[in-house]
Amino acid sequence: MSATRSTAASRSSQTITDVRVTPVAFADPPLLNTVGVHQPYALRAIVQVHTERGLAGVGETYADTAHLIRLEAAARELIGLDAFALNQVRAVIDERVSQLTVTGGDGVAGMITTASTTDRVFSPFEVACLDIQGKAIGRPVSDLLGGAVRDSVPFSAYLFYKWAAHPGAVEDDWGEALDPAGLVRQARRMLDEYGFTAIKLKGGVFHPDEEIAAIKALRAEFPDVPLRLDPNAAWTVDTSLRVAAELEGVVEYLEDPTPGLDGMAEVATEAKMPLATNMCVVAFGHLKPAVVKDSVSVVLSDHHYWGGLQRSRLLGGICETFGLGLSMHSNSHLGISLAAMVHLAAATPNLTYACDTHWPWKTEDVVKPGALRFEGGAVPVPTGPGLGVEIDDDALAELHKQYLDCGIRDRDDTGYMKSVDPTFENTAPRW
Ligand SMILES: O=C([O-])C(=O)C[C@H](O)[C@@H](O)C(=O)[O-]
Repeated sequence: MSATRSTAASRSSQTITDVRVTPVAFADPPLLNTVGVHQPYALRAIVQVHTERGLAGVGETYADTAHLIRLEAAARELIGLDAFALNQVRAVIDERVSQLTVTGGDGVAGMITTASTTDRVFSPFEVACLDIQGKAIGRPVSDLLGGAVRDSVPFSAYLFYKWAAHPGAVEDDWGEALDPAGLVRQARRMLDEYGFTAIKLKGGVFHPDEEIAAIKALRAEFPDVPLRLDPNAAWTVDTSLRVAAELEGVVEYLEDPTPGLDGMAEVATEAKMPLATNMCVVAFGHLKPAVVKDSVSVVLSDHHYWGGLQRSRLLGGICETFGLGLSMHSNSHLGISLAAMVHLAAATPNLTYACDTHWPWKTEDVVKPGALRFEGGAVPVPTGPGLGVEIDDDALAELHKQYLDCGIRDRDDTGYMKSVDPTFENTAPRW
């Protein structure tokens, strides 16, 4: 599709006049992950789109170097397009991205290497344009997605093994969690402070027996709270089956126990609980083989790599068609992403699992406080025009300066420090 810029003007619509991409760094505590350790900062890019009628929309995405190059290139192409013409915006981005020779930026924590580059680049611009559209017509973004079917969106307490302090870490008050007792303490605080009604443990860090013990300790402490374990494909098929047998009736789903659609399909034949993924089904092209092989029962959506909010709703429709459950994945994120996640989840009827969020781990933000809050583990859906969050210009400038000063701009696209423990380098099954 060619970009006919005059069309926007002749419809007197929301013609885009300026697009800014601002990378930021915000403090991230030393949470352990299969591929490394968070800390001291998480990187994000903030996208701001302005129109000739004085409206501004915001989006948020990853900020690895390759992704930033693509975002900047895409941003330049959007001037003169209509913020309502999202098919055209996507086509222009697709064309521009396909011309670039930049490599890398194809993964976040090594998890989405096969997700679509166009979808990842389009996503923050789509969110910003929807924010503008909502403001233009005086309706919340959830209305542009078909309307909210729930007033508030439940999230899960996302637990991590965690060091108390670590070289280079920004100080935090969560303390250490390296064993079942530490995780139970962490969960207790999460539930007390936020009221979460589901718990997810990021595993794949310690020997599976230790992680089974952690889940059983959580079950003993929180008998009625749905639990999930996600080892980020750190286990072989045999190990996955052993863990699945141990945790039968204990977890609501097991997320990415082993890599690949074939490995997951093997586990699925014997595991009694649903298998979920944000690793082997991360693009539309993966859905058919996943369904044919019967690899997974639950797909974790994530608008950052599924191509924005409208395409994430399309994912929801496909999951419904094939009888797959739908949940939602997160990476370390700020308030713009939380707002987008809430509007999307509110307007996706079959997104019935509590969504993931890294929100409790975050102490800094680029949005003005107060727009989003947790009540009983859920975020009330903003009802004002657009996304319902507003950029705090000073905070944005501050976190951009932190990005420039922190010296981790050129770390790899995982967004995590990999040098701390060399054993985390290995993304193949470890057990
Ligand atoms: O599977 C997941 O939940 C994630 O991929 C989320 C994050 O990347 C998580 O692993 C993290 O933040 O370390």
